[in-house]
Amino acid sequence: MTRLKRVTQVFRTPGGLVGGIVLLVIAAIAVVGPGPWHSAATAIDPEVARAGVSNDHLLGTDDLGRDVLARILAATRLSLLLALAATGIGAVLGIPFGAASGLFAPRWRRLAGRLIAVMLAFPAILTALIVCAILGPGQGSAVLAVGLAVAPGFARLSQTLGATIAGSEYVAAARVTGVGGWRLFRYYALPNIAEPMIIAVMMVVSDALLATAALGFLGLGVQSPSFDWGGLLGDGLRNIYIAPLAAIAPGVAVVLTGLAFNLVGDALAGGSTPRHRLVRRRRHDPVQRHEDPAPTPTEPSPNARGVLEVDRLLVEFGTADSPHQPVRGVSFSMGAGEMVGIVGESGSGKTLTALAVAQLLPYPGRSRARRLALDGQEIQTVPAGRLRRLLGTRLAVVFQDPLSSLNPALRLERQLTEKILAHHGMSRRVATQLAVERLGDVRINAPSQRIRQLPHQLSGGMRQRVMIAMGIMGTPALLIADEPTTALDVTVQAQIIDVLRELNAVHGTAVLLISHDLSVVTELCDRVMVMYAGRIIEDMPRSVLIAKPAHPYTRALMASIPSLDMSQDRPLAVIPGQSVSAEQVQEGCPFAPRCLLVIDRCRQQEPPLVDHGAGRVACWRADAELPDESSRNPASVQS
Ligand SMILES: Nc1ncnc2c1ncn2[C@@H]1O[C@H](COP(=O)(O)OP(=O)(O)OP(=O)(O)O)[C@@H](O)[C@H]1O
Repeated sequence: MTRLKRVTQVFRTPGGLVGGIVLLVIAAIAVVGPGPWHSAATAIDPEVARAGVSNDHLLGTDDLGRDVLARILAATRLSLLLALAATGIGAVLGIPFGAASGLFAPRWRRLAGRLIAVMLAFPAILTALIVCAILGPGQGSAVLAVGLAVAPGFARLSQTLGATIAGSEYVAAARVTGVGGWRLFRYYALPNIAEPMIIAVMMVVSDALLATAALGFLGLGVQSPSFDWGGLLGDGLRNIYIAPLAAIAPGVAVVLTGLAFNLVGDALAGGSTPRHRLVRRRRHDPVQRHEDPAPTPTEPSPNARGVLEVDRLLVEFGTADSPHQPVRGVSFSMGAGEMVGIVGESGSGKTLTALAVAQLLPYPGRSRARRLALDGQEIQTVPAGRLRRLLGTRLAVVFQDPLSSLNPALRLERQLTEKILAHHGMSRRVATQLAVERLGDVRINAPSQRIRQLPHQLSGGMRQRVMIAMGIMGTPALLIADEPTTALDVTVQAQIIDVLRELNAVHGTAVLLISHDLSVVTELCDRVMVMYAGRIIEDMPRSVLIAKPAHPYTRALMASIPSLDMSQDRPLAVIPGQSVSAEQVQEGCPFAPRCLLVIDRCRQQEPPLVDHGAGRVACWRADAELPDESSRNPASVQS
């Protein structure tokens, strides 16, 4: 999509549209210039001084009888030019300094950071006033003063962005290949900060407009006979009780223009977020529309229409030329109130599958699927507003690290009630009551006292339960819990499992539990899906999986679970070989190099996920007998 098309897309938001129209009108007036209004704006006529609204003077006249509307229109060009020039000076001084300092050696970077911080500590208007006082009144000094005042803001933003880029893997790779200095700045830093900077410029123009108008108002900016909106405001204020419009109208012009810049900047910022990019990509990328995302067309589509339907989900990183697909055509569905587990080794794609469902993939990750439906509604095509509401009310996600998922600065009450206040229109009192009830549901003692605490005042297990309580504040049809017990000790793990079980029984919420711990998953879930190298390789009811796992990988996983009745002399089983990530998948079954049942076909052809007994399995040798020793313990070969 071209940049122009992306900009027009942004103006499809209501705020962007209103701001865009206002800006276009103001820009047109500025382009026309003071010409058409010049005589009415400057002609002195004491006979009509301070006249009210009339057909001849729509906004009345000032104390010399000059038409107020004509003066405002005539001042548009100069007011805008002053603001744009000041922003330009700020950007030219601040952006290169900040961006370059992000790439400096650490010592110089720290020094530059301190310098920027000191400059930022000074209020911008104070800086502008001091510079103006030193240089003397006049529009040139006003522009320079405001430019210097806004420069540190630009520097700080570009420094932060530059530092992020400096820490990126691609800059490290460029440095390794000998790229440095100016080329690093020109080709690696600047292009990557351009977009957020354009948005920042839009926002700063609005501040600069206000600041130059303020200097004009104080008599430090544009000097007579020229005039800008700030000057008009100052003149009008002298007679505000006799001719109020002469003061109000230029003020409205400043506020309206500033607001329009902000609205457009805001719409641009919204349009540049990864979420927008994903939606745009999905709807407009012709390759994606026609391409079959599934690497294995024979995979059965999930047919049960339920809480969640995922059909041939694919998650992709990297560029279009060299994509990397950590999730490769995952299909499953979940019925209402069902408890399903996803297990697999680290890097098998469990978390990315969940994040794609929740539309939370980190940028630049993108997903596509034949169908991705929550509560029967296709997530990929539902308009953004409805999608937010759908995900906000029907889906809850609990992550592994609750401390980083909870806002450290907000009390639990605020965090628990936020979602419900936004989506359910409940009063704060009722929402707080519900929050206390939910904290009780997840077995937090003294919930009405706890609700007034901050996250750091709770233990790890409590924080995890608070996250679950937060998830069930609405009426979620599905709760995704990604490794919710991993960082917790065994007792607290058991409590969390109990809470999830109770939540399912009492509220009927379906639970998708992600874990690398097969024992946790088989304890809680009705059905278990095993992932390997970005695909589901086995999907079975729990009882079948425990009694007779079909895939050799699942069999090895089951054998590696320690149990109380196993001999203490016997070493714990391990699965031979190294886990394979989706990037490393070549021809054939990704598990083939580690499989005890491997045959030639496994090395040549990746098996599709097909119906198998009570579930589905992706294996050419499902249920085949394992060799002697390993049939008792398939993972013992390497133990
Ligand atoms: N932000 C990212 N950018 C690029 N690739 C990524 C990113 N996040 C994940 N991946 C790739 O996707 C693979 C699967 O990641 P995912 O987080 O889904 O694994 P997982 O099965 O949940 O493992 P774990 O249990 O360790 O969290 C990773 O091995 C990595 O190669």
